[in-house]
Amino acid sequence: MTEAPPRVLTVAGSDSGGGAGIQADLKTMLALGVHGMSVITAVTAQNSLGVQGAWELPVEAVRAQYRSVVDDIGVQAVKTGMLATAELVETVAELLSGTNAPVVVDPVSVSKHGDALLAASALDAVRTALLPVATVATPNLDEVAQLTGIRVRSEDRMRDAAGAVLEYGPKWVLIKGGHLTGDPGREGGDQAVDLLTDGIEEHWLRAPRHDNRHTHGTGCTLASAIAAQLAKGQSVPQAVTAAKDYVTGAVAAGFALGGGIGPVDHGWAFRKARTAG
Ligand SMILES: Nc1ncnc2c1ncn2[C@@H]1O[C@H](COP(=O)(O)OP(=O)(O)OP(=O)(O)O)[C@@H](O)[C@H]1O
Ligand SMILES: Cc1ncc(COP(=O)(O)O)c(N)n1
Repeated sequence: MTEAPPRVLTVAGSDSGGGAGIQADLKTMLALGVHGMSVITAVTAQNSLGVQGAWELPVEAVRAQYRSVVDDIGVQAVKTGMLATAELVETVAELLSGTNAPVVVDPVSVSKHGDALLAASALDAVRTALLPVATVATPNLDEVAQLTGIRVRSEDRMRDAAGAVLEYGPKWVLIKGGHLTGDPGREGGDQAVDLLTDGIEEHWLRAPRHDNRHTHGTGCTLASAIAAQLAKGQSVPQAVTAAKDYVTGAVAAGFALGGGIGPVDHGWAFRKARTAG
């Protein structure tokens, strides 16, 4: 009999196109050697062109999935993604307040195409209920602006933004600078820069920026990779560093699918090993 791998739970929405959400999370977990499990909060009809429809699940369905997994199998890390409504944010925050496992909160609010994945009325619940239970929160720059009012246009401002997010109570925050270039008025360059801090330590994570438009699912992939590494027993800085390497490889290998933005390649390391072998 083989020993069971570490168990990681994603609480997120389904992306029918397979690039983001639950599908990205489970593929990332497989690639990083942990057993992935899911609590589905919402179902989206989605492809490379955008989100054509979204339906949230009833609160009882979310609670029941969570209890089924946690009461029998147990979890060594949890990741949250699309939570859709204030009611679901509050429910998930309440469930997670009872776990000892590290929790990675990706405060997903808008898809890469600009489709809303979180009701505006849910932002307060994210600030006051969800962020306080996070071991690591991973907002992108647009989510930072929504949560704190701080518009980051330079690396220096990332530090201010991190401080403002930490006020809501996560132990660590990872400010993702993936959107720091490409938008008018924002600096950036040939690097994808993220800032990890707990208010005491500061870790700047820098990787080559890949000029690849097929980046659907980067945020989900990064947050799930962090959860996978935490479940294996790594510290937060170690887990985020390893996760950043994984997402950088996945962005480099992102491929075209459909007529719009294709996904990152969750299986890039397998494919590379197969080609090399
Ligand atoms: N073109 C790129 N090349 C390399 N790394 C990138 C690129 N774009 C984003 N990243 C990295 O991917 C990770 C996710 O960042 P990003 O800011 O894209 O998150 P996100 O907006 O939440 O993603 P998503 O919109 O897919 O959920 C970060 O580590 C970021 O630096
Ligand atoms: C179900 C779900 N969860 C998260 C995202 C964010 O990913 P992206 O910003 O790459 O569209 C998404 N599009 N769909």
